[in-house]
Amino acid sequence: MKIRFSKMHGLGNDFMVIDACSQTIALQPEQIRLLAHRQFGIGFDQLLLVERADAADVDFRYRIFNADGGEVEQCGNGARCFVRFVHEQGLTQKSQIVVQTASGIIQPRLEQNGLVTVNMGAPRFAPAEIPFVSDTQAGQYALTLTDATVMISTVSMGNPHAVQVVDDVDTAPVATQGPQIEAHPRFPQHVNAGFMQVVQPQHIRLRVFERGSGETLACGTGACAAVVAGIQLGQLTSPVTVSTRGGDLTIDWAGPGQPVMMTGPAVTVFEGEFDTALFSQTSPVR
Ligand SMILES: N[C@@H](CCC[C@H](N)C(=O)O)C(=O)O
Repeated sequence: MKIRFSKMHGLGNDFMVIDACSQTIALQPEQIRLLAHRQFGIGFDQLLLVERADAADVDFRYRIFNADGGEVEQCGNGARCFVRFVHEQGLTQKSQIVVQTASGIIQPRLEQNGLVTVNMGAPRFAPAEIPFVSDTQAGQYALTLTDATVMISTVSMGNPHAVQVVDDVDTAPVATQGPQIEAHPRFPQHVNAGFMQVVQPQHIRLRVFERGSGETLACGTGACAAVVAGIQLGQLTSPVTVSTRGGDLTIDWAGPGQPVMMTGPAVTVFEGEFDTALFSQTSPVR
């Protein structure tokens, strides 16, 4: 059976996007890992499935799978690609859509200038909502790693984030600390590990070691979480330009209880199809 897909990216955080409204598809984690593989498959950071919603006031359901095959709650760069995809595939004419994710409703809007703005919902901080093991709620927590203790802010943007402030993202220990933070026992569902350099109150540089995908060129929810953490620490003022290795995002947040607004690009690279016969071949991908 042939499955049609689009290959897309938001600031280099790349996606395989599948219309599951008109195609029947059920992928196992090992099949997603094969498709995500950059040599044996198509290659992507996340797989996005576009499904019809059950509720009348919701346009679509949005499912997100990391490259390791695990399903997750939220993806900011993917949300921007989502709205462009449903337009390009003729699935809707609406410029603003209401989308159900595993962690609630988000509302992406295609702007006249081609950028996409997404209402990502309000951030949450209670340890149980991250989830993060702590008896008390605080602005920052000391997290013990094998060779260092780092100060992190924890933020849920629907998915979990641990953000630390660093002097210079270029020399930050993303490759060594990222995997340790991601799988730290105090994060029972693992976490996305952000490394934020404050350039000015309205400009940060950011790298994120993503849960289930490794370091990506950009992370939309990571950018939201970093700006929220920086504002809570009194180091940032909204709106904030977030410079990632893949380009810039604008993040706007008016404070606790308010939604985070994210604006940035979404790009289609190519459309293609793969044959599910690929899955019957013996694969070296684990
Ligand atoms: N790249 C995404 C986040 C994707 C999910 C994340 N890796 C997780 O496991 O929560 C973004 O742009 O937000």
